[in-house]
Amino acid sequence: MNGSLRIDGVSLAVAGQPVIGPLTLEVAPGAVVTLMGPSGCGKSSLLAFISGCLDPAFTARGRVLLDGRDLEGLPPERRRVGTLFQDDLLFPHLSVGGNLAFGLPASVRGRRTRAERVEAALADAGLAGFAARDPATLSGGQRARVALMRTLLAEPGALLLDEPFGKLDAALRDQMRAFVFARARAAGVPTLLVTHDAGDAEAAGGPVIVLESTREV
Ligand SMILES: Nc1ncnc2c1ncn2[C@@H]1O[C@H](COP(=O)(O)OP(=O)(O)OP(=O)(O)O)[C@@H](O)[C@H]1O
Repeated sequence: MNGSLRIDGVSLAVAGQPVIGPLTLEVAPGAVVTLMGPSGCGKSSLLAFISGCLDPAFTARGRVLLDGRDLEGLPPERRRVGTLFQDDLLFPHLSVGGNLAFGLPASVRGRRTRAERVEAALADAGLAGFAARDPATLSGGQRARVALMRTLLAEPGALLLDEPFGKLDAALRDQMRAFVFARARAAGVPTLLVTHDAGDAEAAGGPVIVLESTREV
């Protein structure tokens, strides 16, 4: 059972200029909250701060709590925060199954158990029997589904989606929206979506927060 993701008075600045915040919000397990706002208003930087990957050029205030635990000082790999980007590339030197197995936590032991988890994830993504395939032989939509399943297999406590559908054509985008939000809900993870696309926000079905630019451009 997952807990909620709480952003508590977070503000970011770079070179002495405020970028975003202070922002306070809470995402319940299985809920999707959408962040929209003009280019450069700090959406991606906020996600980087949550995942522990913010460029050190930034200064940050405020706290991020996952299931009540303050993430400050924890390295990215110990935060249990999964991120999916628009350009989420699969490892080209690994098979589709190898890419998925990479997402599995080390605590899932045993070759057979790991292979079963990978097969179940592929079946869930409508890709049963694809484990041995070279990722280069997949369509864009199939690759996107594998990338999402790899992120979910890591059993993240929170999911961050940064323009995850930006590069997909209209038909595929509809399909992927339905797929991603259904999986996020089924996994019961609090999900934060960053997008420019009002259709994404509508498909997400949750609250939408519209940010303003705090910087002169
Ligand atoms: N490493 C950095 N050093 C200095 N400034 C940076 C750095 N990274 C980002 N910025 C600045 O911080 C601001 C926020 O950038 P960010 O990428 O978070 O915006 P965004 O809202 O995600 O934009 P977009 O919608 O275009 O992706 C921008 O003004 C950007 O120029």
